[in-house]
Amino acid sequence: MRTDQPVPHRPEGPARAPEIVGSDPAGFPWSVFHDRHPLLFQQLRDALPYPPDALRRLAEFEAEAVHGVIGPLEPSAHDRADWDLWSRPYLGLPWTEPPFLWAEVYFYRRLLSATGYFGPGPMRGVDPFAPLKEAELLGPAVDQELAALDRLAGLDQAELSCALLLSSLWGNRADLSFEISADRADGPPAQESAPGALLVDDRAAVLSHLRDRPPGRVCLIADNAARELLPDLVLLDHLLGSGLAASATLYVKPQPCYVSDATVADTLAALRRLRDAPGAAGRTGARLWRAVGSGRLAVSTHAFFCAPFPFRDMPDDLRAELASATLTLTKGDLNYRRLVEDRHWPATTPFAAVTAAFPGPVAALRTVKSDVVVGLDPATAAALESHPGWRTSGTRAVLQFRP
Ligand SMILES: O=P(O)(O)OC[C@H]1O[C@](O)(CO)[C@@H](O)[C@@H]1O
Repeated sequence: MRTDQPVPHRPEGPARAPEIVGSDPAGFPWSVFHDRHPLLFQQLRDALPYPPDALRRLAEFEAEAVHGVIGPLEPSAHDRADWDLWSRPYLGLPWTEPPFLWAEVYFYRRLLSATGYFGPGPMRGVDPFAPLKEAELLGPAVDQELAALDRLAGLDQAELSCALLLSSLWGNRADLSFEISADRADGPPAQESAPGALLVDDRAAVLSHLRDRPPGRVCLIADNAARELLPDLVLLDHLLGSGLAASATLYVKPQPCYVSDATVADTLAALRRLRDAPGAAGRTGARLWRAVGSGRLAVSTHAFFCAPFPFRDMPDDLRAELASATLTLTKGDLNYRRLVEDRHWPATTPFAAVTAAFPGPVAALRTVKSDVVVGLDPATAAALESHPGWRTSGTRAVLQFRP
């Protein structure tokens, strides 16, 4: 990982809106640090039997993260040099003072240290979120969702492409961190078919972009494991099988973070779940298994995916990989925040302008769970103003494309 990422970021692109920070007690980031995180610590202690030193570290870090000020990584941390540089402006501040994106990423990095994930003890390499992700992957809701694939048999290729893009998009609602304290102030969860729930729908443009050129490599920057990753994998299988993509790369996180974010281990578990399912899901799983074996589907990761920066600051090796793709799909809220930068943009700011620094054509599939949104038409943006809480309730989504 480069350690020379500039903080603050390079002054390119459209005039910058202010970064989202957590210091407003009425704001969403504040509630993440003060309401959601205490529940998360409890959930972790309930999920695994931690030894005394890990319990002590978790308690100390909980006190720091909820009521204290930002401290450094432990001196022995393998990535201490990176984080020393990245955290220099923020050490000693309350957790809600730095940019929200930075603070959340660092929170999850520190949490891993507290559980002993990088330590010499028995919890080394143990994903603290694994019990939550596994329960979801093995649960009955997934059986039903996989069985639903049998009902897609009657669709033609175009209909199937549209349906699978949508199911990958709404799969992003299955987010375990979000479930901890989902804010339902904006009413009950919207159904996928609810009129107006999809605020921007660029599916047709995404598909004609793929159809209008020779099949190339499609990249998918994954978000959550289990119930989100399964429809992502099904979508990749479809793109490969329909000739819309010659090959695909699935990017996942190099280490556990954001509760349910997919790692390589989660990807392998999802592939096994698919392969072992009956019917169309099992056939999909078998094809994907072979695609991994033949190299048509690569599962990849990069340290940058757990670094506290927007995509415009990605290192050159990752930039070159994505630049050679026909299309990159970014999944979820966090990747959206990294794609458009976590700023108080007016909601009508053009998506193309704020994603101009991303290498190559890009489409964002995201349910809206945090403050930043761009690319809305003025009428949609105006109508939403009468729905307080729409930005964080997870009931709206965007599917946005920039060629
Ligand atoms: O899993 P997703 O879609 O990236 O959502 C993660 C979101 O959850 C939060 O961590 C808390 O809601 C957001 O800050 C973050 O963007």
